[in-house]
Parts: sequence; structure tokens; C-alpha cells
Amino acid sequence: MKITKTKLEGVLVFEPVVLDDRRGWFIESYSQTTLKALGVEVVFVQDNHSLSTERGTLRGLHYQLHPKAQVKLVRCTNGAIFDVAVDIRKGSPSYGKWLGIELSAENKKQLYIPKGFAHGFLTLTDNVEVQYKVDTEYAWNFDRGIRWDDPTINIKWPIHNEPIVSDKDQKAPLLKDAEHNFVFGK
Ligand SMILES: Cc1cn([C@H]2C[C@H](O)[C@@H](COP(=O)(O)OP(=O)(O)O[C@H]3O[C@@H](C)C(=O)[C@@H](O)[C@H]3O)O2)c(=O)[nH]c1=O
Repeated sequence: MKITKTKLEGVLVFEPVVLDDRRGWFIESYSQTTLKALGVEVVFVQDNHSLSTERGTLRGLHYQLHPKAQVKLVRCTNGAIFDVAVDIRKGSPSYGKWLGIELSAENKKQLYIPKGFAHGFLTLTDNVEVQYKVDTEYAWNFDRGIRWDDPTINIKWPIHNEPIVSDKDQKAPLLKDAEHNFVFGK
């Protein structure tokens, strides 16, 4: 597993070693021991899997509040996504800044997102399957959103038309109207 730091402190890109042979390929998509040896200590308790049938579908930006804040390890196992993390840790030098990376079934990259970040993705193909591990269970009453098109954050989504967005996400507040709630813990 190769681990690369990003411009946002704590957000990491994981690239598994791909072992090819006559039959195809093999990867260790997750190894707690390997990550621990590389300095990443986390215990994941839930795996999530979503299908987005149409290209141009946007899910996010989502986060859970303390004490249900989540670390996420995201990968795309069919198709491709533009995956985004936004730093919403109060006092962080990169507060409000975002990072976008293409994750695809082909490149097998994974994005490691600590607590204190909002997360979202845009599908770049049809029939996108995204799978991600979280270290804290889903809790609907701690689940929160920020608008994907918040002009203060100004994410450069690689899209020309309006994306397909859930009603919940379309009604999400702007960063400035949500930030009084931001508490995430360690
Ligand atoms: C996230 C989640 C949702 N649900 C339910 C709630 C709802 O009925 C249905 C769909 O939920 P949502 O519309 O929130 O699904 P979705 O928009 O795919 O939510 C996900 O988006 C990405 C960007 C993330 O970062 C995730 O943490 C998660 O928030 O699934 C669970 O039962 N468990 C879960 O862990």
C-alpha cells in the first residue's frame, strides 16, 4: 500500500499494490496491519456501498457531528468519481478549503478522510459503485450536510449541467449557516 499526503493535513491517498497475472489482478484493498505500520490507526465498524446509475449524480457534502463524527475510507469499484473532502475543522489553517481527486475502478485509489471533513462525490460515468468504510456507525440525528455548490467553498466540480442531487442535499445549508455546529472531537 502506498500512502501519499495531500494539501489538506490528515487527508491521505492510498494506492494498493496491484498483483497481475494471467487471470487478472489481485489487491489487498484493506489491511489494518499494513496501515498501522504506516502510521494510520483506525478501527472501522461499518462498510457502505452505493450505486449511482447516472453520470452527473452528486452526493454530498456530508458529515456527522461529534460524538458520531466519522473517519471514511472511500473507493470506487465500478466506474469513476470526482471525490471531494472539505476541511471544516474550526481553527484549521485550511478551514473551508477543498480537495478533489479522481477515484476509479481502474486506478484503485482510495481517499482517507479524517473526522472534521465534509465529503461528497460526483459520478463521472454511469453505474458508479462506491464503497467506503467508516469508523463510527451512521446516526441520522447527527448526520449533516453543506451545499455542494456553496460559493464560499467554490468546488470546481467537473460538470457542465446541473447534477442529479437528492432533495435532502438540495436543501442543505451554506457553510456560514452550518459552522456554528461544527464539533468533531479526535
Ligand atoms: C449513510 C447512510 C444512509 N443510510 C440510509 C439513510 C437513507 O434512507 C438512505 C440514503 O441515505 P443518503 O441519502 O444520506 O445517502 P448518500 O447521499 O449516499 O450518503 C452518503 O454520501 C456520501 C457522500 C458520504 O460521505 C456518506 O457518509 C453518506 O453521507 O440510506 C443508512 O441506513 N446508513 C448509512 O450509513
